[in-house]
Amino acid sequence: MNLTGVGRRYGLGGPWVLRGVDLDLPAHTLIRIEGANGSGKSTLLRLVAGIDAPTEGRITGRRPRTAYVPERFPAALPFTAAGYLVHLGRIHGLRTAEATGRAQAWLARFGAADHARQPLSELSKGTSQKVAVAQALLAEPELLVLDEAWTGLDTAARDELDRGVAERVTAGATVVFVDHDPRRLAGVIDITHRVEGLGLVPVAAREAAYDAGPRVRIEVTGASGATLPTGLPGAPAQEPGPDGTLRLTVAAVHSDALLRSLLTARPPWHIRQLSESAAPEPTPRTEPSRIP
Ligand SMILES: Nc1ncnc2c1ncn2[C@@H]1O[C@H](COP(=O)(O)OP(=O)(O)OP(=O)(O)O)[C@@H](O)[C@H]1O
Repeated sequence: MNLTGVGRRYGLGGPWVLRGVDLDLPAHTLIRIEGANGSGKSTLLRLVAGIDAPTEGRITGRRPRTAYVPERFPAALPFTAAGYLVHLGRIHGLRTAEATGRAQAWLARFGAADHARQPLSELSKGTSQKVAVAQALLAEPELLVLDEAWTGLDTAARDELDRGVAERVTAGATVVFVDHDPRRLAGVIDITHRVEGLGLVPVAAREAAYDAGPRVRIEVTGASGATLPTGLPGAPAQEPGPDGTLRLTVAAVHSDALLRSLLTARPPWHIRQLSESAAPEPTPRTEPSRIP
């Protein structure tokens, strides 16, 4: 799906919020949208999610199966947490049993299993937000749009959402997100755009890669002659490790999925050592002055 020359204004003759926006949404891609307060980020996400239509311009191509987490979750709906998730799952085309299983699994992943039977209107802000992100992930969408979805989540749930996003991208989805934390998913973002003026400008890869997030180092050995499976989560960097091991380095959000892939490979790989490694050094933005 592509946005071409898209513009949006609210009301007849209201000021333009966005104009001339071109945006590609390739599969397998994590896209960050940044910009100043009130610059039009949420407006853009609503257009991408199909919640809102452009005033001018075109959105072309097949609309992928889309899930959206709005900036504010409508908590006044007459459902329990699990009931809402199952309902949404069914809207996304899941059978009831499948939707129920996924609802339980996602509530558990976000540490909210105990709230499954509670009415949405009685949930705390943080738990409502867990339900809001669970409804989007449970659908396994091809396009996932997250507007400040981490806000209000506790640290463990924020990390879980990072992993959920990484899993979606590995599975081939496009994820577009806005978050006030500049370090959010740093190191795994493929493309960053900034809303500036009325348009969208690409942020240089060098700048976007700055401060790439934490990494995990995994030293593995395989059966003799075994080669690593292809398409491993997070496309880990490979180098020889100590004692005949192979050292894989991957962004921390991909480490659980990578471990799962290694342990379930046929034949399985053995994990010899697991350690956190510091984020890569930021790329210097200016050349160091030469010593005469
Ligand atoms: N439904 C609406 N009706 C009228 N004006 C709107 C509406 N939604 C947004 N706007 C206006 O559009 C502009 C961009 O708002 P938007 O929420 O898209 O920006 P944002 O970058 O997401 O802001 P923030 O960082 O504060 O969340 C603002 O001037 C806002 O007042």
